[in-house]
Amino acid sequence: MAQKLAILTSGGDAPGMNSAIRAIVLASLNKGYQCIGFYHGYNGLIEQQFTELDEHSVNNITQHGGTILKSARCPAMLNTAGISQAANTLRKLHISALIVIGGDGSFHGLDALSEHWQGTLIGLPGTIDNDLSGCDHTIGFSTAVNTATRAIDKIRDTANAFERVFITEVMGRHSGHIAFNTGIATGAESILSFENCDVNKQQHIVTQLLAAITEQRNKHASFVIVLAENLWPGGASSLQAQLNQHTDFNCAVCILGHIQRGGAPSSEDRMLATTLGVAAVEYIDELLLAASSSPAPIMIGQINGQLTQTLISDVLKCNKPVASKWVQQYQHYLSAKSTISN
Ligand SMILES: Nc1ncnc2c1ncn2[C@@H]1O[C@H](COP(=O)(O)OP(=O)(O)OP(=O)(O)O)[C@@H](O)[C@H]1O
Ligand SMILES: O=P(O)(O)OC[C@H]1O[C@](O)(CO)[C@@H](O)[C@@H]1O
Repeated sequence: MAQKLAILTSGGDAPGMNSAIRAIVLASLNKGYQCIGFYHGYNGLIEQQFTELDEHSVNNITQHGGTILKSARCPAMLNTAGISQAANTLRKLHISALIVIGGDGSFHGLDALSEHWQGTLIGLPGTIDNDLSGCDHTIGFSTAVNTATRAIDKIRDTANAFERVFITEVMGRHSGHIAFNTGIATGAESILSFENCDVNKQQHIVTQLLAAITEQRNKHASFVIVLAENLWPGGASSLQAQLNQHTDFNCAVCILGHIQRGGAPSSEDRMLATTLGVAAVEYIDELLLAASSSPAPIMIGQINGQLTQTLISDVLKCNKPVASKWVQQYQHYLSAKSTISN
């Protein structure tokens, strides 16, 4: 009987997840394995919602955002009963290996599962936030940055036409990878993110922003602020109110939100996801051929173009900071003058 591999996509969906699914399925079938996909993240594992995946299932999916397996948050995985039910499904279906594509929360799920199930567990980094150590980029990050960059470029046209101030809020949960990459790529006058902003000094930051904005307006220029979500107390509208309170300029807010998670994946995301998907199957194949017992769960990633294997427990020990070179370059050379120090 053919060995069975299983896949699920968990947490926020990320463009490129479909490319990973396609690569895993094609590589598995090529190696003579059967491939099963669980729906709705860990929910499908707990509730036994799955489908067999073959060549036809993964035809024409690599160019689409979202995930054909659907994704979801699954609170049931946060307690032992849920985890043990998930493990029971894997045993009942005689699965040899499970590949989970998701972010750090999903990897916590893998870690928890490893205490209840002896099979092979692999994580592929899939989140727009890029907040996982052990890899340069997560699947979905490149597309999200491209989407936010294009959106802010458009906002800039209107901002220029009206010599107006815009606060553009980008996603990233609690990390500033999207904020710094889009802020620098769009030439934003100000980037407000976790890495360069102490919101306990709100008033100070507002004062600096007002000075920088006034300078730009005297030059009849626009002013774009890229704000990381979850940073400013009260959010973008609160910052807007604080800025509008002191001046006559009409500061606008644009929350980019979930458009950053959707759309056709960039070629970078498709290539990364495909590379990691194939590598996951090759890793499983080696283990099964050697008939060795399953090691602790690992994440397969890519650093400087080289494949990496990192214990999930190590991935979870530290978040990946935004490269200090970006934070420094922005602070010293790229920001509007009066927002340089905080
Ligand atoms: N501590 C944990 N133990 C077991 N399972 C967990 C744990 N934390 C999260 N999970 C599982 O992983 C799922 C996804 O986690 P989360 O919502 O944090 O998204 P994520 O994987 O970090 O992705 P993204 O970064 O895109 O939001 C949760 O809904 C839950 O099922
Ligand atoms: O779609 P939801 O569940 O509101 O989650 C939003 C969060 O998910 C992400 O899009 C991916 O982790 C974050 O950037 C954001 O904070």
